[in-house]
Amino acid sequence: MIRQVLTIAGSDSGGGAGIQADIKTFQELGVYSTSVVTAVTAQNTLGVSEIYPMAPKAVKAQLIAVGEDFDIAALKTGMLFDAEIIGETASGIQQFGWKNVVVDPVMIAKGGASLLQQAAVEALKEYLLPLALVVTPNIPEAEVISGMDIKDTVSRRQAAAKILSFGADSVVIKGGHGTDPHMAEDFYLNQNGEELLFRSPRISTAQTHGTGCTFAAALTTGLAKGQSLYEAIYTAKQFIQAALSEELHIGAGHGPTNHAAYQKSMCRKGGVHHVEVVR
Ligand SMILES: Nc1ncnc2c1ncn2[C@@H]1O[C@H](COP(=O)(O)OP(=O)(O)OP(=O)(O)O)[C@@H](O)[C@H]1O
Ligand SMILES: Cc1ncc(CO)c(N)n1
Repeated sequence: MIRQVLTIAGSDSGGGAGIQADIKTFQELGVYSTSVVTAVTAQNTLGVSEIYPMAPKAVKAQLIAVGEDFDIAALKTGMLFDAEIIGETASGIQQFGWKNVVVDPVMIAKGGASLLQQAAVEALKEYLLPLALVVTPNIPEAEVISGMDIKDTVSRRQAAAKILSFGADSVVIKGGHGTDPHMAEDFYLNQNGEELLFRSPRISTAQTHGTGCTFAAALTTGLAKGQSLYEAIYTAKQFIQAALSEELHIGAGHGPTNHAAYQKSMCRKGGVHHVEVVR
């Protein structure tokens, strides 16, 4: 039977990030996607113009509808907006005993709009991170959660350890916002102190809308299919590398990534992107 997954996230009317990016990624990778909408954003490649959060009871009702009928093999959370929605999300995950929980702690959109209220960061740490198999902050998000500046590899490791102190099994600090001009480097650390670096050549492109959502959705798919966390991160890195490599040039701003590129690369001899893993 096809594996079923869930995304709990905001809608991006521009289709490049949020629920839309997640569902496209799930579809490309061959799993069945259910979704719980937490907020509707009026958004395009130039930015977010308006945000309409769902009432917490609407989030709860969607979680119950999904939980009562589907066999969720893995799930991801994205934009959760406020503490009440985080609370409902955590309750739903606990009520249905869902495992393989990927928390993408979405905070700020590329154009600067806030997708998580400041007061909700504490709720994220207290209620959601303890349920996470893996949490996938970008560098600014990792700084907010840890309360530390990330300036180099030493402070990145310290921030990762601080994030794990809130209870997630593991963390991937993504490198899209890193300063290395040649490499996009994602740093993995788990509760056993094991660390890994997943490295790919940095692609020079403005078509980066929704990279984080797409990466986390691909990772979630791997977990749903029974891959190890290592394999799931590796495949997610290949997926995003392909999606950034073949630009779509849609919209006038930060355009969406190309969710169909990974499957195309699989069909080409030597087309799959190599990811370097440093132990
Ligand atoms: N220019 C790039 N070239 C190669 N890989 C990239 C590039 N930008 C981001 N990535 C990769 O994309 C994934 C997502 O990282 P990033 O730090 O951009 O997430 P994010 O900031 O949460 O994204 P967004 O907010 O746009 O959804 C990571 O695996 C990162 O290494
Ligand atoms: C709805 C939504 N979720 C996440 C992001 C972050 O990319 C975004 N821009 N919009």
